[in-house]
Amino acid sequence: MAGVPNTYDAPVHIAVIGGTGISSLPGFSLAATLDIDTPWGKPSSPVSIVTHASPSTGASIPIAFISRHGLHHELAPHEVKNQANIAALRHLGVRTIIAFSAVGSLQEEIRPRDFVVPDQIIDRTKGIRPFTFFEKGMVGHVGFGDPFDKRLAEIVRRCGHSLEGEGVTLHDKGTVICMEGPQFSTRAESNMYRTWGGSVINMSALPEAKLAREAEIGYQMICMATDYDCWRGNGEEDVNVEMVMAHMKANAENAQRFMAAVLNELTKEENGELVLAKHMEGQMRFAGAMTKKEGRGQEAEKKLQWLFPGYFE
Ligand SMILES: CSC[C@H]1O[C@H](OP(=O)(O)O)[C@H](O)[C@@H]1O
Ligand SMILES: Nc1ncnc2[nH]cnc12
Repeated sequence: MAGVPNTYDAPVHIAVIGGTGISSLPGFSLAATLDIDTPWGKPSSPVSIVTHASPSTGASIPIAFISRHGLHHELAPHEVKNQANIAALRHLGVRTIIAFSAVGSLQEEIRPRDFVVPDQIIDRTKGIRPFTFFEKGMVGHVGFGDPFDKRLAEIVRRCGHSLEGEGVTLHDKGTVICMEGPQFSTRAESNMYRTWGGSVINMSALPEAKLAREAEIGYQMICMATDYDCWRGNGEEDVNVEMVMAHMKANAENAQRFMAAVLNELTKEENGELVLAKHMEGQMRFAGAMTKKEGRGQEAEKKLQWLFPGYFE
């Protein structure tokens, strides 16, 4: 964009990944648009840096933003540049990601336009998406028992509840089924996911959440229900794109207010430690260095040195 700087020198600790229907962060002032090249290629979109005034100090805090499906929704779920997105954000200094996702509801009580702060994921992707930074001669294993960051989730829940009564309904927990897509589920699959305890379904929680964990970044997804998938049957309309977009559009203002409330909270001085994910710092120095020096793939090692300067010397 003309006149907007294409560099940003200070570290950025907080990022938002926007999903379907959220391709920008309106209402914030744009400080820079960055065209970042990572060893895993370019991110889904240029990285926008917007600023937000901290409610506790008044300081102007930078927030990075990536549009998961590209600026014009040109990337299908299996084409999203997950490795490059997460690598670019970590390289900028990001240690906290809030990710938005439009989801189908698998439970009657989660109604279209309700928000869910999930705490679990079931992986139904098909192994066709690049899903790790640790491969090709650099083996690493990281814990994923709780795929979301519990402390971030607490903050997000508090913010969501503070908007209740103003048109926001929030469910505190839930299991996301992350399917491959891009086609929606069959009715048999949708019913099976319900028997598994699935709360909502999307096509993008993974590998995004896994890569964030590998990159030592605290990650929480905020889901917004847009449909009841296809499990209701009996003349109820099955999910379709029009339905998803209509609910996203109708509830965009609530999604923005939710996001603003979360950013308000995360930019408070008292949350500085949490935002820096100090509890995760250094975990990959050991968990990501299983491969002895003499067995390492050189290219893989170089890529990881870009991501984690100083870890794998
Ligand atoms: C347009 S419906 C399917 C699409 O919507 C969700 O996108 P996102 O998670 O990026 O908000 C879902 O995961 C699918 O990619
Ligand atoms: N029913 C559904 N299945 C998968 N992803 C979705 N995103 C929104 N609704 C969805």
